[in-house]
Amino acid sequence: MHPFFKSFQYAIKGILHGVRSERNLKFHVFAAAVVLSASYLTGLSANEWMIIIILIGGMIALELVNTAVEKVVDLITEDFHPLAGLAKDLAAGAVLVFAVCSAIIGMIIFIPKWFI
Ligand SMILES: Nc1ncnc2c1ncn2[C@@H]1O[C@H](COP(=O)(O)OP(=O)(O)OP(=O)(O)O)[C@@H](O)[C@H]1O
Repeated sequence: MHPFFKSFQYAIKGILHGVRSERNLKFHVFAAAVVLSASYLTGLSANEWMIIIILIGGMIALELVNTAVEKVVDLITEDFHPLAGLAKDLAAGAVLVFAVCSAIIGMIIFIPKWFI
């Protein structure tokens, strides 16, 4: 198989493994389905759809990276180490920052359509 398609296959394997085994990723996929359904039912402009897709893709991609950081840290040490904890907390912090920004942007898009 061409190396490009092999890399693609590995990436799909990583995504499927993450979604099947990681609770947080399962939640993000569920949340994405809810947001996409709400977007469809509400009726969004092309620009709004693009923003929603960037936010959903970014959120899931960031959660995949967070999971990768957790796995690498666990591979390096299962003992308690302040740096191990810090690495996990920093990665989790990145997810939280993006999630809060996404929630605010979601409210900016949806609240005027639903309540105003
Ligand atoms: N080896 C370690 N040394 C020090 N602190 C750690 C270590 N492993 C985890 N921690 C701390 O415990 C927290 C939870 O880590 P853990 O690996 O259990 O993630 P988790 O709760 O399973 O996360 P998730 O719910 O995202 O899967 C980390 O954010 C970190 O603060």
